[in-house]
Amino acid sequence: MPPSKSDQDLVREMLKEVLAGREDPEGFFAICLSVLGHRETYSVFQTLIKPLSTANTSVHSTLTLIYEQYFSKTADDDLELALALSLMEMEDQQPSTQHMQAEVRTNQSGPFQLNSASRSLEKSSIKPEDQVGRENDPVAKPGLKSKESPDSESQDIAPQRGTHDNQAQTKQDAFKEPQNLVKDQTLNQSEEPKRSKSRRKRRKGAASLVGLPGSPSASPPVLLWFRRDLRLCDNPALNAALEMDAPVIPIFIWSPEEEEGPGVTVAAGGASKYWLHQALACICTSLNHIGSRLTFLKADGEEKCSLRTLKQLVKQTGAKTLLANALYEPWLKERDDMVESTLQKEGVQCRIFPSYCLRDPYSVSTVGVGLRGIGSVSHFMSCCKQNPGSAIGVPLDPPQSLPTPSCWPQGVPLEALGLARMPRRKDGTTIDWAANIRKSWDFSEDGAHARLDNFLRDGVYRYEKESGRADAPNTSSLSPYLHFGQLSPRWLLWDAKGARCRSPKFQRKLAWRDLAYWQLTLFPDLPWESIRPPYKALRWNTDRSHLKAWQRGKTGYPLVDAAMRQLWLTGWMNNYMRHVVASFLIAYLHLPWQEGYRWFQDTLVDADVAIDAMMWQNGGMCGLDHWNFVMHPVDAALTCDPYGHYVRKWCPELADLSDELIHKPWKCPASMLRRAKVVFGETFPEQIVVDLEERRNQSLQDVASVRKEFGEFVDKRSGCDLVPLPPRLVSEALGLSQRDGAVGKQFLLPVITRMEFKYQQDDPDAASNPYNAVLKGYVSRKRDETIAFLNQRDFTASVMHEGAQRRERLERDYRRMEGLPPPPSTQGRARRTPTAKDRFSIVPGGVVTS
Ligand SMILES: Cc1cc2nc3c(=O)[nH]c(=O)nc-3n(C[C@H](O)[C@H](O)[C@H](O)COP(=O)(O)OP(=O)(O)OC[C@H]3O[C@@H](n4cnc5c(N)ncnc54)[C@H](O)[C@@H]3O)c2cc1C
Repeated sequence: MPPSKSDQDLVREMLKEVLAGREDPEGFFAICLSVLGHRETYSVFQTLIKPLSTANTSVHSTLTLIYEQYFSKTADDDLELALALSLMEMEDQQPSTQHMQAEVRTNQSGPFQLNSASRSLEKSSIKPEDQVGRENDPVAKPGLKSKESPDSESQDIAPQRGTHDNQAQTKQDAFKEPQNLVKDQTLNQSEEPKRSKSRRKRRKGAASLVGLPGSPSASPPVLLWFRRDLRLCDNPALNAALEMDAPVIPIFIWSPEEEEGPGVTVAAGGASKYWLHQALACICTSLNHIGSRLTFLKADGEEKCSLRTLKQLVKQTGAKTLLANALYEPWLKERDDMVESTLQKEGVQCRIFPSYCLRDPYSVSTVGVGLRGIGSVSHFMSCCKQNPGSAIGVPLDPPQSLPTPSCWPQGVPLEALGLARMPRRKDGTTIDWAANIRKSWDFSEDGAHARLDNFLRDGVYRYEKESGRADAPNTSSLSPYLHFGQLSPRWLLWDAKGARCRSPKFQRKLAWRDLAYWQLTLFPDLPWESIRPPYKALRWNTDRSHLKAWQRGKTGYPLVDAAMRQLWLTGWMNNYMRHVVASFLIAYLHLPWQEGYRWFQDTLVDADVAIDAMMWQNGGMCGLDHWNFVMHPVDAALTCDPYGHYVRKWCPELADLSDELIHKPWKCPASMLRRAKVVFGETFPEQIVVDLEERRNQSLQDVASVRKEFGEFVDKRSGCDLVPLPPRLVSEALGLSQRDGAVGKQFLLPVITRMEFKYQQDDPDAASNPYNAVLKGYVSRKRDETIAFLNQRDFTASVMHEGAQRRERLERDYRRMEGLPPPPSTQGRARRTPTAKDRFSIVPGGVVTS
């Protein structure tokens, strides 16, 4: 939208202030960004300052310089990201309908290929301008036995499937529903508009793609196989089906054994299956609205495989084409390859479209980048940048109708898939463990779009600095929708890049997602086997009661307990809290990461084998990019819950403790505990481990001893852990083709290793270790807090102001070093610094960092 006249007038007024010397150029530019917005400033700023080119050349050139510096940086950042993710064709503006349709047609030659015209057009846009309790099946399989800060992105041995249902009763008793749960801002569906604007907007254009409802065509039908792509918007397989000009039969096959793969992956945990059930019901309704229907099938019988079900379906319907969107778990890819080759032999054409990730993980290569830093998101992005894959194209419109077959195949009712089956008590009543999950989410595709719109309107402004806050909805909460494909990453990236406030950190998260899938394709046993060999032998705690306490939110550490209860009740917690509870499980309880992984897989609504496994491996010290930090269960609160709101919400029994002590109730004087009615062991659990220091030291020593025992996996020179390279990477590194594969030898690669581990190796006496990975909590600067919570419009202005201050500081330091006189003081700074009384600066203990 072009800037309004009044906004432009305001800017002109401010320009006079600059000329009068009452406002400095930096401040003025910041105000422009704030008033006009990013894109508009880019397009009109130079016109606005044009009169100065004659009236005051020096101010004009200063402003031009500021403008150029600001936008060239943004352009570079954008370009880097775009290149890395192969997004050369992204455009700020919604492309015209014709353009998009041309796009879809050109996609015929291969998924997502763009014609050259659209490529050049769009290139210009880069310019600135139980779960294991929740699971129903109580039968367990035989037991098997990082870099950026979490904010940035940086056993009991036997697996315990079936615990959710089995424990449902006790869990329900364990967690009293906090009174204000339903009002949870983050998760309350009722506050969201029923249909997102952006989706409606895009819906307009799709007319010429529309098939005729109920008009049986003579062509054989097309089978459209829905999997984790439960959406109408931007669904390449669905669009390709429309292009076939034949009746379309949408199907969904439930085949739990195939999903699970060869190890203990808990691919479909209780909460996840529950979400799937709801999402299937929603997509079914959406298909009904466009005159079609979804046929549910169960892969059972003797072979229990999708291939058999598909073969029967082909026979029954006479279909000659099968279309689907790709899945990347190695065992599912293998299944799909098998389906493709078998059906093809039987005369059925199969086409699989990439859309689950921005980048097909099987196409990512390290050529030209090398292996140094592998596992980190920066390394991954360099690989994508160096070896760009095919362009991902623009999001596709949803169809308005689908051609139907003359007769439908016979399926089973959705309920028969058993995805949302609830356990029963002895008296026959149902234990509805999902009641709170239902209250917390809108499971539909529209719900996904509404949440995205809300986030881009609001949370994204705080994301860059405040995504760690547990007490405020500062992240998108889109993970379950992304996981089940109710929202495509391409659509998300498109909207995020088009939003008024672009958050590079947010956009990078999609690269993290792709990184996880790449890792899973390289290490198919990622979900159950430690990547760093020595850590497989770590001595873990076998105290099952500790695991139970962690799972139930009864560790006696309020922050950990609040997060684990939120997880149980809503199926979700934010990234920062996932780091807190993971660190607690591993570094302080000494429980194996696999236990955490499996619990998450069973209780998270966004449980994702690739992401979950990568993150737990990193947290469990054995991943490629193991965390170089440990979150402290009390200190972390300073960052994520400084006033105790989050703990009060999920642990209401502590609600009356003071802000200063709510995260460490054991430090409360007896009188305060009495007043707040807190009785340890009765109303709130005792701490299950008390001496955190001692637990950490023990953990360090355990690591040192396995690194010593398996010295062949430690690089003598650098002290880094060594990881056996997967064959695909070896072939790439040696320039061999996959087929050559003639590498019989094992290659070991040094990977980033925590300093405290390296030091401990040389000097096993933990007491003298100068490195300590435990993160101290931090409080965002007053500025960040204020802009984030009080005045979003001033965000950019404040950032600019901050930038100007930094430059001044550098200039001062430089002059001091050079023995030059201090620079003349600038007058008229943008007056946007918050006052000292700003309530967001007050934190427990009165600490304010600056
Ligand atoms: C121990 C642990 C386990 C995790 N398990 C899962 C899991 O099973 N499923 C899952 O989706 N995420 C997982 N994450 C990553 C992250 O915590 C969630 O994606 C995020 O909290 C979801 O909330 P959001 O949608 O508001 O995220 P936002 O911050 O708004 O991010 C947007 C999207 O980016 C992706 N993303 C964000 N962070 C990461 C990350 N670190 N790695 C990969 N992709 C990321 C997600 O798809 C997310 O929806 C895990 C993190 C940790 C520390």
